[in-house]
Amino acid sequence: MTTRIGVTGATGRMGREVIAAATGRADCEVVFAVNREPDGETVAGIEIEPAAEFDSLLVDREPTVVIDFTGPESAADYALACADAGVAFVTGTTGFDDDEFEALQDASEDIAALHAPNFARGVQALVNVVGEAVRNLQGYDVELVETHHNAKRDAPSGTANRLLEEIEANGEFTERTHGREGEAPRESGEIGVHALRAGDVTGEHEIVLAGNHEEVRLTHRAEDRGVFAAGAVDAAVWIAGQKAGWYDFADVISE
Ligand SMILES: NC(=O)C1=CN([C@@H]2O[C@H](COP(=O)(O)OP(=O)(O)OC[C@H]3O[C@@H](n4cnc5c(N)ncnc54)[C@H](OP(=O)(O)O)[C@@H]3O)[C@@H](O)[C@H]2O)C=CC1
Ligand SMILES: O=C(O)C1=N[C@H](C(=O)O)C[C@H](O)C1
Repeated sequence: MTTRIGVTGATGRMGREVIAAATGRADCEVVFAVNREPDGETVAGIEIEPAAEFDSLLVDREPTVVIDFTGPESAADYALACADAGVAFVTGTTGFDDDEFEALQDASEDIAALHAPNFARGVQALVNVVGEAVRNLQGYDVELVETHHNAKRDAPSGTANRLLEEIEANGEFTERTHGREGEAPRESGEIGVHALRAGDVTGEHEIVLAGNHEEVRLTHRAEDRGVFAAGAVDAAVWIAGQKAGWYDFADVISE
């Protein structure tokens, strides 16, 4: 069966990759792609249409699912519009505040909705192993360093926040220390969090666990945005068969 896909943020870094990934698959069709101010551009042969027409495109083109990589406010709005239209929603957008994230989750009462801060399979593996590493190395100092291109808006990255949740769930930590300067020595129980923004780095996450005259480093490095787009399209194909509810990328990979 063909999964009919609508794409938001179509001319963004990720939107372009998603269109390329979806048009390259025999089991997918991109039925519309929108951005805020289209200027007649096409991406992988798909005409970019105005985001102002999103609601009517949901009705006229009958997508099975919308894939969104935009910004937190627009992602929440797009999710609620999809909920009204009964269209499944997959988003990789990061940087949500509590209200925006709640709106996203509200949409999942009516439709299948999936959020993943990182659609690389290697990151999902990293999420799975980091908790075990922390459990095995209780009392070790933990620091997380993430590096991204200089146009990234949110810090720490969505992936870093997900990894931090996993670290905190598996050890005894008192606080996150964002960056470090001055005279104050490191307190035990801190998790150091460092966000680097430089050049065109696609995305790197490293967790350092140090103590007992040894250190362990767990690193994921995305070399190409295509890896995120491929995961998002896999998620879109998977979610087409799911009932209303809240899903994440682990659900896709586990099948
Ligand atoms: N989960 C994952 O695997 C990954 C997640 N991301 C996340 O995806 C998001 C987008 O990243 P990226 O593609 O690099 O960003 P870009 O800035 O390159 O693209 C964002 C796109 O979204 C559109 N957009 C932004 N704000 C709005 C709005 N309010 N309403 C409608 N459209 C909007 C932009 O349109 P316009 O051109 O009109 O401004 C643009 O087309 C970020 O949150 C990023 O962290 C990124 C990579 C992987
Ligand atoms: O903005 C990006 O580029 C990325 N954002 C995601 C995040 O915030 O974790 C995923 C990836 O690292 C690239």
